[in-house]
Amino acid sequence: MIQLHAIEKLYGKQPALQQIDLTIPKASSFGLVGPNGAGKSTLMKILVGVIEDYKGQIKIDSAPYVGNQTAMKQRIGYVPQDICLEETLTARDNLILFGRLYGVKGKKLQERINAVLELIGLKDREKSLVSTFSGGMKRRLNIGCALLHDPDIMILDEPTVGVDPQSRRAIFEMIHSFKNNGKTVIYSSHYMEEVEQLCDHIGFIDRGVVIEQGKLRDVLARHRQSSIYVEGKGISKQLLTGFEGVTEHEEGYLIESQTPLQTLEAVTCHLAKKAILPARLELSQAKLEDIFIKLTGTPLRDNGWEAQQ
Ligand SMILES: Nc1ncnc2c1ncn2[C@@H]1O[C@H](COP(=O)(O)OP(=O)(O)OP(=O)(O)O)[C@@H](O)[C@H]1O
Repeated sequence: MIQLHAIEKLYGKQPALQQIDLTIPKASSFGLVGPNGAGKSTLMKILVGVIEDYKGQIKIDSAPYVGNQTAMKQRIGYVPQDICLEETLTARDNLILFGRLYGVKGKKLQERINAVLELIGLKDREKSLVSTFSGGMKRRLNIGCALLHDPDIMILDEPTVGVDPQSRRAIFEMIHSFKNNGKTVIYSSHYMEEVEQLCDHIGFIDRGVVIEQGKLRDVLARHRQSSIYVEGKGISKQLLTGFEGVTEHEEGYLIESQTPLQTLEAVTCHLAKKAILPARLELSQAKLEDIFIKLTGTPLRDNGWEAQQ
């Protein structure tokens, strides 16, 4: 388990992180979610020891993190937001370079490189120069470089920005297999759909402050507001006056409800009594992104995840 307590970081006089308390359970896939500039990268850099001038305490499996960072760093694989590869070398030579940086040598290094090449799906391109790779292939190799020392904690800072759908799928499979082997994944993103798909725990961060955290399903249950959407000829706000929380939406109306199935039944009966057949009558649930916006008033992304597909 990773525990962060009262973490604070200033850039000059500007606070980037304020009183961060986070618990990341062992063998979880933890999504650190927030808009651009929220503080995700700063927090990750603190965790991997790139940033050392911060306040607060970190514990990994109850042991204080500061003081024995070298030993701890051996347990962490870090994939930074910016791709860090030597373009004039082949994929295998890049892996050799990074393996040595992590202190992996000899037969062990060759074994790890073969395993990692399989995992990242680049075995058939191991002898190609990185300069000939697509953005997605470079991302996968970048992730592979962080896995050579066989860490049990993997920290990935927005690893799917600008990658093709095939590489995104490969990255997701890699993360699943890492987690299925009992390892911990910390994954930052401002793409909510990815986080809902990949992570079992989340932390919302906004303007350097953690505003919500916990099991994904508990966070959803705490904040998810269900609605009934109804649309059709003869359906008006006036017709729905007996229901609370009615708002206009698209071509029809949304009725907010804590008991959506009962409300759905009530709406069906009400319309049947008026002999109105709706064109659409459906249950709709707020997504993680809607919850984030509700909690902060801040949109999560500046461009759509779907736009990258
Ligand atoms: N080296 C730095 N010097 C000064 N300010 C910085 C530095 N790095 C980050 N910041 C500022 O700290 C805040 C948090 O930045 P950070 O990169 O941690 O956010 P982020 O959530 O990772 O954003 P993004 O999704 O855009 O990477 C931002 O206001 C940013 O401008």
